Amino acid sequence: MSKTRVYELAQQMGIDNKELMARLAEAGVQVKNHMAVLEDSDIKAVSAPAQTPHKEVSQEEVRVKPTLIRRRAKAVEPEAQAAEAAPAAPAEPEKVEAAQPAPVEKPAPVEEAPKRPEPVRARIIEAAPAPKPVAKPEAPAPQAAPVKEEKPVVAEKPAPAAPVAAEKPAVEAPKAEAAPAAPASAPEAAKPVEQPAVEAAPAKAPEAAAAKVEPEPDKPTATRARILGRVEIPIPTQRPAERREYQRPAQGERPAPRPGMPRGVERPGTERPAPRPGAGRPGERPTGPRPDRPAPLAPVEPPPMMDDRGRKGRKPAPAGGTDFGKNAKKGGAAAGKGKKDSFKDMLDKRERVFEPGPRKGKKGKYVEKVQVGKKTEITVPKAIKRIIKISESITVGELAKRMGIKATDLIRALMKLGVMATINHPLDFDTATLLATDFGYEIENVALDVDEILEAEPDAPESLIKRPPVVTIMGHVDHGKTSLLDAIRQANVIAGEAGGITQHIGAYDVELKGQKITFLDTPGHEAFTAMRARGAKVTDIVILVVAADDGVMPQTREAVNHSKAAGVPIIVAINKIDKPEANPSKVKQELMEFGLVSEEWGGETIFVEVSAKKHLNLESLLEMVLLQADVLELKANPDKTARGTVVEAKLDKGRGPVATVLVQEGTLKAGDYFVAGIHFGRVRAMQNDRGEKVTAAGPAMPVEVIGFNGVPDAGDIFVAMTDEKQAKEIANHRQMKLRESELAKHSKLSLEQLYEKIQKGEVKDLNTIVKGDVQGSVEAVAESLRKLTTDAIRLNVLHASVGAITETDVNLASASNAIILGFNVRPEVKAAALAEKEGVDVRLYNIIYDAVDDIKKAMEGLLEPTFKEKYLGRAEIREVFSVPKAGMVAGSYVTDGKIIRNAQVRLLRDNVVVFEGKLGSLRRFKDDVKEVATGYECGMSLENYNDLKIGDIFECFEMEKVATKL
Ligand SMILES: Nc1nc2c(ncn2[C@@H]2O[C@H](COP(=O)(O)OP(=O)(O)OP(=O)(O)O)[C@@H](O)[C@H]2O)c(=O)[nH]1
Repeated sequence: MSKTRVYELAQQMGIDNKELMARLAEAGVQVKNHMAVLEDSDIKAVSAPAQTPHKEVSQEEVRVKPTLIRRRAKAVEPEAQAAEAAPAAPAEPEKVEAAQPAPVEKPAPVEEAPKRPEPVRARIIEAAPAPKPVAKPEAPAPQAAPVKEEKPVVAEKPAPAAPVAAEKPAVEAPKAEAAPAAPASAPEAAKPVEQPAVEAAPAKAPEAAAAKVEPEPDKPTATRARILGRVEIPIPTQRPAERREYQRPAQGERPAPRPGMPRGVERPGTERPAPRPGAGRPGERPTGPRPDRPAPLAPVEPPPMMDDRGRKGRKPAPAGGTDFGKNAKKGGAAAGKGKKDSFKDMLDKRERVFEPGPRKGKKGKYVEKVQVGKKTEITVPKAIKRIIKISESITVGELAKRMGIKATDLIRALMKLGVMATINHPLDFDTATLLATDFGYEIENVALDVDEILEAEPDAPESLIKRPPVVTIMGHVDHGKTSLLDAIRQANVIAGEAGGITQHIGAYDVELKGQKITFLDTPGHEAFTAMRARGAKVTDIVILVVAADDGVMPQTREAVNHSKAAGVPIIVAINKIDKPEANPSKVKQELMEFGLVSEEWGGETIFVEVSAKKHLNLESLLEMVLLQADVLELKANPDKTARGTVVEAKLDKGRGPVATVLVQEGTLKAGDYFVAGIHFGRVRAMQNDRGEKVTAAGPAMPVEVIGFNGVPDAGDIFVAMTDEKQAKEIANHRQMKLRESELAKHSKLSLEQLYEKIQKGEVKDLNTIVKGDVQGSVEAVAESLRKLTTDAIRLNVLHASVGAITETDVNLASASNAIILGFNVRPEVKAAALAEKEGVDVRLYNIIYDAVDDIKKAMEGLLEPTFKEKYLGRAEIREVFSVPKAGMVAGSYVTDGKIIRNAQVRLLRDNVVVFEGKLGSLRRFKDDVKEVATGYECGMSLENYNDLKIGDIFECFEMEKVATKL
C-alpha cells in the first residue's frame, strides 16, 4: 500500500492517530505526524498478528489483573448485538471487568494471556473508523485468526486475551448481524456472552460496524468463538434493564442493520443478562444470553416505546443512537443522518412526556394555563331587599343567611357586643336590629300577635245557650274525694249507660234528669292550682269534701283559699256521714271561720251531707250543683270554632300524643285544626270518657283528642282554627318564646345559685326535674316539691313533663346540677347510660309521698345511707306462652346487660312500670339458668304476676347500699 498516511491507516484500523503512531513507534517505524506516509512494510509492522486485536476498532480488552479482563467488544452473536444495543451505556470509555483471563488454547496470543497479568484498561474505540478495516480484506487474511483482527475492542495495551476471544466469534458470525461493533469479520471477535458490560456500553461503533457486516456475513461462520472468561458487570446505576425475551433470528433472515440505527436500539430485548456470580469460571462456555435475566446495563429504554407513543412530527434523530453524553454529538455526526431519534433525544422526549412541570408543547398541552379569575363583584341588594322581616326573633344562622354573610362573621359581631352565641342562638328583635344595622340591613318585626288572633270574640247574647257546669272536687287527704267521684260516676253509669267501659281521660260527665255535669277527674287542689296558674279557668264549681269524722284539716283550708282566690263557688260535701262518729255540725262550724256559712245557718253556702261509701245523698249533691250552675247562669255559644282547655295529656304508644280537652265554647269537630300551647295539630279522632267515638264536642264536654304534634301540658288553652298554617305558625312562635325564656331562666338560675352560695354560704338550691306517667301526677309532684322550699334550701322544679326520662332530661339535669325524679316511668336505656356517665342522680318512685319524703329528709340532712338501684339489664318480650302450673311465660330477648335469676325485676309497658318484684323462673331452652347475657333468648316468668304482653320490657336490677348523696 503505497502512500498510505498515518491517519488513513488509523482510520482503517479504527484507532486514533496517536495510538497508531505509538504502535508504529513500537514497531520501530518513526513518523512525524499523522500526515506521514507509510510504507507497506510499516503498515505490516503495525498490522502484525500479535497486534491485530489492538487495531480492532470495535473491541477492547484489558487485563486488569491476572484473573480479570476488562473488555469491551461488539457481539458476534445476535444476543451480543442486542446487548450492545443496550447502548444506553455511557460512551466509550467503558470499563469492563472480565472475570478471568480466559485461557485460550489455539492462538498464540492466548498463551500470552497469563504472561500479562497486569490489569489493563480497555477502551472502546469509536465505531466510526471501524468500517475501514473491514474494507481491507487482507487485514484479516494474513493471520491465522483474521477474525481476531476485526475485534472491535482494542486495548490500549495489546491484550493477549483478545485474540483468543476473537476466535470464537467467528463461528457466530452468521448471526452476528447484530454485532454491530464488529465490522465484517468482527462479529466473531466479540463473544457476546462474555461481554455484557461491553454491550451495555457500546458506543456508536455498532451502527457503523453493522453496516459493514453485511458484505461478508458468512465469512466468519467457519469457526466458533470460545469463551475467554466472564466479564463482571458493574451494577447499573441508571435504570434497570427491561426484561425481555430474546428471539434469536433464524439464519439467513438476518435483517440488515439500518444505518444509523443500531441493532440494539431496535431490539432492546436482546440485552445480555448479567452473569451470575461465580459463573465466570475461566474457559467456561457461555450458555448464551439469559433472557430471563435483566441486563444490568441497559440504561436506556427501548425506542419502541417512543414509537408506541405515536409521537409524530419530531425531528428525526441522527444516527448513532447509542451515543450518550460527550460522545453523543460525535457519534451522531459520525453515524450520519439517521431517520430515528437518537437515544438521547428519545430520552429527552420521554422525559418531556412525563415531565410533570409545565412545558410549552406544540399543542400547548403542557403549557400551564394561568387564568386570571374574574373578580367577584360585590352586589349590593336593593333597599327593599335590605329589610329583613322576622317574627319576634331569629337565629344567628338564619340572620346571617338572610344578610348573605357568614354566620361566623355575625358571631364575631355578637362577641364584640359581649354576647357569646352559637349559630342556633335565637336573637330577639332588638339584638337582631342592632346587628343588622352594622351590616346595612333593617329588621322588621312581623311577629304574630298571638293574643289578638286567639282572643275570643264576644258572643251575641242570643247565640249563648245554657251549658253544663264543670266541677272539681277538693279536700284533705283521705276525706274521700276519690270515693265520692267514683260513687257519682258509678251511680251515673248504672243509672244511664250500662255497658259503657269507663275510661280514665281526666274528666267525665254525668247526667241527672237530663242535665249534664262535668267532673274533672283530678282531685286535689294542686292540679286545680296548677291549671289556674296557666291561666285556665276551667272549674265553675268546687265541691269541698270534708270528712264528717275528721273535720277541717290543713288541706281543707288550702282548698278553700284556692277556690276563693279563683272566685269559684264552693259546695261543701260532708262525707262519711255513715260513720257513727260523724259530726256534720262540727264541720259546719269549723268552716264558718272561712266564711262558709250554711244556708240553714243563714249563710249562702250549700252543704250536703253524703256518704260516698253508702252512696247517700249523691243525687241531692248533684242537684245542688245544678242549682248552683243555674245561679251562675253558665252559657256558651256552641256555633263557632271550639275553644277549651287541655285537662290531661299523655304519650300513647299506639296513638301518639293524646290529650283530654274540655271544650268550653264552640263545638270541636273531627278534622278541625287547632293549636294548644306550643303544639298544634288536627283532630284525627275524638272519644268520650266511655270510650265512644264522637265527631263533635260541644261546650263543657270533655273529649280525648288524637292528632297533636306533641304532648301538650295540662292547662294549655286549646283553640280550634280553620287555617292550618296559622295554627302551625302560632305553635312555632310559642315554642321559640318558650325556648328563649327557658334559656334565660336557666342561666339566671345558675348565676343566682352561684351568687347565693357565695353570699349565704350554706344555703343551697336544689334543682329537680320531674317526669311522670300522667300529667296529673306530674303537676301534683311538682307542686308538692315546690312547697318543700325552706329558708335553708330553695327547691326548684326546672322541668316537669309526661313520659320516659330522656337524654334531654339528663342533659338538663347535668347542666343545672339537678336530680331527676321519675314517677312510674323509667329512663330510656341511652338516658340511663348518660346519667351514669354524667353522674346525674335519677330517683324513681311509684308513690309520690315517698319522693317528697326523701327530698324532705335530704333537705334536713337526715337521709340515711340508702340502697340504690343498680341497673343490670333489659329483656324484651317477643312471645308469651301459657304454661300449665307455671302460668304465663315470656319468650324474651336480652337487649342490654344481663338478666339475673335472683335479682329484682320490673315490668315496663311503654316505659311505665306495671309490676315490680321477682322473677318466677329464668330458663334457656329447658334448663334453669342463673343469668342470661345480651343477645340471648330466654324464657321468663314473674312471681305472682301474669299480665305479660309482647313488647313489654323486663328491667333487671339489684339494690346496692350507697352513701347518701343529697
Ligand atoms: N265509711 C266511709 N268511708 C269512706 C267514705 N268515703 C271514703 N271512705 C274511705 O276513706 C278512705 C279514703 O278515701 P279516698 O277516696 O281515697 O280519699 P281521698 O280524699 O281521695 O284520698 P287521697 O286521694 O289520698 O287524697 C278510703 O278508705 C275510703 O274507703 C264514706 O263515705 N264512708
